[in-house]
Order: sequence, then C-alpha cells, then structure tokens
Amino acid sequence: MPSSNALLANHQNLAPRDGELFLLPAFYPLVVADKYLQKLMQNLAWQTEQIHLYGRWVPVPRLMAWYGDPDADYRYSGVDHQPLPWTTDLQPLRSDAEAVCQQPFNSVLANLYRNGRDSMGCHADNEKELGPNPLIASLSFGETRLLRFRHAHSRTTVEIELSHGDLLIMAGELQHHWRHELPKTRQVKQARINLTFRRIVSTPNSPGLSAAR
Ligand SMILES: O=C(O)CCC(=O)C(=O)O
Ligand SMILES: [Fe+2]
Repeated sequence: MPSSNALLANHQNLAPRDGELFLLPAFYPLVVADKYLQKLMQNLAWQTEQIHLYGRWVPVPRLMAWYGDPDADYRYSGVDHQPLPWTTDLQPLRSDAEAVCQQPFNSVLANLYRNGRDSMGCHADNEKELGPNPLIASLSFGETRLLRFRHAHSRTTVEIELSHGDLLIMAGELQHHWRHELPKTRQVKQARINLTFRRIVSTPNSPGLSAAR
C-alpha cells in the first residue's frame, strides 16, 4: 500500500509487509550532522536509566534523555518519564522532522550509544500513549549502527544501516507486526546518537506494553 504522505510516496517502503519503513539517507549533510552530533552530545541531559527486570533494577546499556511538551508523559522501559523542555538544538530538528512527516511531534526520546557495547534490546514502540499506528521519525548521528527488524510471525528480518545524518521513518502498522533491536557489535568504537520524535496522544494510565530493552 502506498504511503498516505505525498512526500514519502516517492520512497521505497523497506518493510516487505505489515507496515512502512522509509530511509532518507544523509537527510542532513555532513557539516550539519557534525554540528548536531557535537551539540547533542554536549548539551542533552544524558542519564543512565534503570529498568526493572526479573525483580531487580539494572542499568540499561546506553544513556537516555526525554524531551517534549510539558504534558507529553511517556512510559518507557517500564518507568514513567516527565519530559525536559525543548532545547535550542532539538527545536530545529523537530521542525525538520515535522515538515517531512507532515505531522506534529510533541516529544523526543534521545539515546546515546557510547560504543559498540551499548545497545537496545528487541521491542516494538507500541505503548498505548503513542496511539494505534504511530509515525515515528528517527534521526541518527555519529557512528553507523545496524537496526534489525523481525516480523512477529514469519520471522523475516530486515536490517538497515543507520548512518550519520540519516532519517528513518516508521509508520503504518509496523509496530503491531515487527519488533526492532540495535545489537551490540565488536566493530564499533565510536558513539552514536539516535533521536526518535514521537507524538504522545494520551497519558499513561496502565503499565507499559513494551518488553524491557
Ligand atoms: O537507536 C535506534 O536507532 C533505535 C531506537 C529505538 O528503537 C527507540 O528509541 O525506540
Ligand atoms: Fe524503538
């Protein structure tokens, strides 16, 4: 099914079924991406989050930060998060993502993978607060890393390399049928930042649906 978004209609859907995945390589040219990488690294309020796993708290293998409009509460890794206010570095990135996706975003989850030992476990971004078929815009800066999608029933995998300045858009029914992970790798020594712009459409009133990641 073609995308309902005219700007994305020219792009190939990388998901063979049950959802939409669009990659816009080098969405930001090198010098612009370099500037953002440096600023985000320095200026975001990076923290080690803890998740509750099998009865104990363990640190997640990456640093995280959550920004957004004041009412954009979000529950991830099983914990409620109040957003920090938008920063001057994040605002233009949000506007650019909104222009391409033709929808507003009221929040962004930032992840910093310090090196190849940092990772994100298999999950779907299917929290209730995101609504039934969320469109998520994911910007990558820094080291190239592999994002692996696995279809829930067929076990088909789709692997996408995400590089400095790339924009990946996840949309349609993708989060119902596919899970994704950012595996650890021995090859990578440098840091990568990922920003996922999201639209929170309701406040959390029940436990998050996602598996620990
Ligand atoms: O780092 C990435 O590219 C993936 C991030 C992700 O899946 C998430 O924040 O939900
Ligand atoms: Fe995700």
